[in-house]
Amino acid sequence: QTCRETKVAVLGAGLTGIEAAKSLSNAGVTDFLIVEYNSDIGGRVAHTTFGQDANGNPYTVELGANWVQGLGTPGGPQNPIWVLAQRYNLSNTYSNYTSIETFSSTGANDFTSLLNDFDDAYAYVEQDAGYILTEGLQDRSFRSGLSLAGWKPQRDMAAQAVEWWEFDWEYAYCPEESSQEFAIVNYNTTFYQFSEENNYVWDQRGFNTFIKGEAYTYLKPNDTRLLLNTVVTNITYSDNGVRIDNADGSCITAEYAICTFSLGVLQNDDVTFSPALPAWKQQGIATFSMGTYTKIFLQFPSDQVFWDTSYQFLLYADPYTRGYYPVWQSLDAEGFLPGSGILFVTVVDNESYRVEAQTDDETLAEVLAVLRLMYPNTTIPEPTAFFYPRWSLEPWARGSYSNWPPGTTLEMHQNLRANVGRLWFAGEHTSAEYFGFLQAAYTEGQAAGDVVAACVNRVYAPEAYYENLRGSTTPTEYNATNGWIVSSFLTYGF
Ligand SMILES: Cc1cc2nc3c(=O)[nH]c(=O)nc-3n(C[C@H](O)[C@H](O)[C@H](O)COP(=O)(O)OP(=O)(O)OC[C@H]3O[C@@H](n4cnc5c(N)ncnc54)[C@H](O)[C@@H]3O)c2cc1C
Repeated sequence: QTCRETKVAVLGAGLTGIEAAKSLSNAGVTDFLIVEYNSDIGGRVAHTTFGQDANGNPYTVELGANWVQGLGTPGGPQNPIWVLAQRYNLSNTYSNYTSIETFSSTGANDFTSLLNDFDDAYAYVEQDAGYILTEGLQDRSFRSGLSLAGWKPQRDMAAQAVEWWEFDWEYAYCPEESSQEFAIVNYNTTFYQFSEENNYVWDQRGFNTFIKGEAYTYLKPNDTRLLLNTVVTNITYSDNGVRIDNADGSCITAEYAICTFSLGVLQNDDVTFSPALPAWKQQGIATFSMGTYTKIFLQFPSDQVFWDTSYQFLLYADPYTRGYYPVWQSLDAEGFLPGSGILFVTVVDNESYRVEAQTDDETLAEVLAVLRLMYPNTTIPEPTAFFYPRWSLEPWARGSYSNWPPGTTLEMHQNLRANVGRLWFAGEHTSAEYFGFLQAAYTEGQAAGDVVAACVNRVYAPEAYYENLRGSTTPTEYNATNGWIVSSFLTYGF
């Protein structure tokens, strides 16, 4: 069979792939193909139409990425995603985390003072993480860090809800399953470097407008270099080139390729590699974690909205199960979609897998039962629309975003990043510092595009990898060779 030939195959048209191809294009490498499973650009920045407004027009809600996280301060570094959000005029509103009402199973119950207790413990965990990093010590779980700081929620379900709001809601994993050192690095490099603000994007064109905008700075309309609806099934790599085989029987041969498939896709063997990936690479892929974050949307008749729309957030502490429908967000609020009657609740990790396995009706019944506990003296109307995505079941995503498990070193992460032969890997999961965030995809896509463009132009610069791994990261290893691009001690945004 004759395969289509190209210099660089960019696998995936999420933010990483689009930025990688932009870097190639900027470096004068215009002979590339972008291969994408879905019918549109954007990957995990995905939206759907939901419910309808008073005129019968549907609303747009984001199923994946929703916030620009960390903006920037005057004179300080700007989050590149914030720069792009402004360039493409994305409608967004500051998320005010102090605009929160707390509930237990008997209704409204003010336990907001626990938020300060958690913050006190967190400050200790941060300092301790800095010590681990600068002294090259053994990492530990975020749970151990919190316990050592005196935060021990145990069976206090209000404290568990506060911990979930402060931690699981961001990392999509519980503190037991997360690294103390790298969770703190991840927070600092975004929120202390840029700023502590999170802006919620509610643009009715969809958040992916900025990724499309980026793509069409170098693609022409109907550009034949963008292959949508094309499912890669096998990647054959060597030191001489890469061959991509697709589900439709077509194939591509390339001098180089950049694989931007998610960690979940790599872990689930949705795509096979020939030859099998080396042991060090397989270890890197198997060791890191892919979290799942599920937003469950409800629309109620706009004249029967029963919650206090002056709050942005509602936090529910279930008496039995940690993480059981804990964080609710009202879009029926000034600055969002007033009059929409839209409320959504988020679950992560095991609760996500549980609701993904249920029918919509089963989940709706649970969600309404929780609302009846939160508002005991109120008649909760039937929602007019209900929807949630099942991220871990999507064969092109297999989860929402990556997380760093406890006790896993920077060398192990570098094995996740490193190339094999002429096949490069990039994605939010390959960012040692911004992992999970859009800025991870942006920086890693550009970096991979730059290095592959240099290769095409005959400056071959393979990534470092490690056959034998040790138990901790030495202070001198926090350098660009291992994907460490910015100090985690910056405080511009503080
Ligand atoms: C629910 C959720 C909430 C999030 N919230 C935020 C947030 O608020 N703020 C934030 O900064 N980040 C958030 N993120 C993370 C952010 O969306 C990701 O970091 C980013 O979009 C990852 O981009 P990527 O290009 O690395 O991967 P992807 O977007 O996954 O791109 C990879 C592309 O590869 C394609 N692909 C996969 N398999 C194949 C195949 N076999 N053949 C061909 N193509 C294939 C996929 O379709 C996809 O388009 C969230 C993500 C989710 C899912």
